[in-house]
Amino acid sequence: MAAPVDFLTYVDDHQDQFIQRLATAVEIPSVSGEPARRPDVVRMAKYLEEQLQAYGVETKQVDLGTHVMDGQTLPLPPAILGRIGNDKAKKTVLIYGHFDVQPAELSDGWSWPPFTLTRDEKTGRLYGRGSSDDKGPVLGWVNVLEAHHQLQKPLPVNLRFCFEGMEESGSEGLDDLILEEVKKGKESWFDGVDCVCISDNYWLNTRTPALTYGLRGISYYKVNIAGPARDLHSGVFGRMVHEPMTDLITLLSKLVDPQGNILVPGVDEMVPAADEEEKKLYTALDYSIEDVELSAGGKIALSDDKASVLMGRMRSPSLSLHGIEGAFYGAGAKTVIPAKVAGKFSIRLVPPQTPENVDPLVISYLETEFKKLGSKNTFSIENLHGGKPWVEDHKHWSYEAARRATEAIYKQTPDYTREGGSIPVTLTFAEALGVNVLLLPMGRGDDGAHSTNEKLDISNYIEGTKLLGTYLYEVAAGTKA
Ligand SMILES: C[C@H](N)C(=O)N[C@@H](Cc1c[nH]cn1)C(=O)O
Ligand SMILES: [Zn+2]
Ligand SMILES: [Zn+2]
Repeated sequence: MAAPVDFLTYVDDHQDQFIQRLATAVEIPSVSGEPARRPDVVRMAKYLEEQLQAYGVETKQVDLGTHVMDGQTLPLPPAILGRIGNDKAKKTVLIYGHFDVQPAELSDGWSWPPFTLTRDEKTGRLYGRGSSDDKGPVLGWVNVLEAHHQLQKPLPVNLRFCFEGMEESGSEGLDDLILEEVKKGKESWFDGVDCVCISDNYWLNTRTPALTYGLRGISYYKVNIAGPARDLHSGVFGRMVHEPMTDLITLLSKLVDPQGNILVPGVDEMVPAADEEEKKLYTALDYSIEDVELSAGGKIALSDDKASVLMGRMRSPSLSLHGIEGAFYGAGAKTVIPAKVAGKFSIRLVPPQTPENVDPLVISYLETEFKKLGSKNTFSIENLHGGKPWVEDHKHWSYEAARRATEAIYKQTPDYTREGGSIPVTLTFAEALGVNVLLLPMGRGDDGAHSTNEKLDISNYIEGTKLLGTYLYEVAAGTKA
């Protein structure tokens, strides 16, 4: 069933209002990873809840309790549940998204203030933190609701919503909410859900819409090394004491080599190699080494072979070093020996890897390597958060509906991709509800999620809103078989 023309026309006619909605959301710096920004995440939850209510959605804020971050006990931002429609003759689609964002500072190298949506008329792009990940897509659903509400049109399906404010920090508390909710049976806000749709990733390139049927999992670690009681003068103490930073850099250098091979014994080895048949899937995708270089902003691809680069992201684990807390990083040439440093790194996981089978390998390897240093500093390792990988059946009717919707809006057949990023709750939805989960991305491969100058093209926001709405009509038209 094609989406009605008046819905599509409404979206075209209300572009400016939709962009203003995104601008208001980007203004709220809802960074879940920074304790001082926690009230902004709560403010963003309220804004989103009011938007849903304005278009007839019944909502509920769920208190997720507290958690510890950087040694502080903090209240978790509430999750927002929503529901609209209860027609037994219609299918029920559960929409998930997140309203928190990654940190961003102008001094990181942004060309514009990250929490102001900046419209570039020449390129048709909207710059701002969260524009693509994930405020644009979440508000795309709100735009669909607004259009139906204003046109007094019934939605083609019943909708349920689950929006969270901790996705960028490990989705703390959400698994428990889902499992508790599912236990309520008929009383559950998820009762009767036929499929889940998530718009929280990106096309592979800048040209071809995608449907995504896999995500990598993640295990995030913090290695702490401490020694002296305070920062020391390197002229006074250099070569007299064990330096925490030297120990840490030595350990970090033993985790991954410059070609991306993971050096922790047993981790890469857990994943079976791709056979020739599987490699063909990657060769067939509309992607080139230039696409990687364009989205990375540098000619730095690990190989000239497209299939091997794509497999690196979609079906191999990767280990990335993220940062060092406590290290001197300012301007000038401070001659300090930092007293206490913490290295942060994460491993993206693919089946059959899970945090449970990978964490012990990482922890015991680093403990052994630290002992080999013969250092008198202290060593500890923490796991900050984890999530399992997920792979879905992409022949399901929900994927078929999304394919038809993509062909209707973009006049193109979508790429079928596995995403290198992680959305920890995806597998929980799949397992707890026992239904198919579809990832239906709105943004392009060069959006720069998590990076400086994150953007969403206006055309992706507007056509993406049409795509989300059209998908609901195609779900209504398809079979449940
Ligand atoms: C793919 C999704 N939009 C995303 O960016 N997920 C994050 C989740 C995460 C896990 N730890 C911190 N954030 C990601 O893949 O990094
Ligand atoms: Zn993200
Ligand atoms: Zn996201």
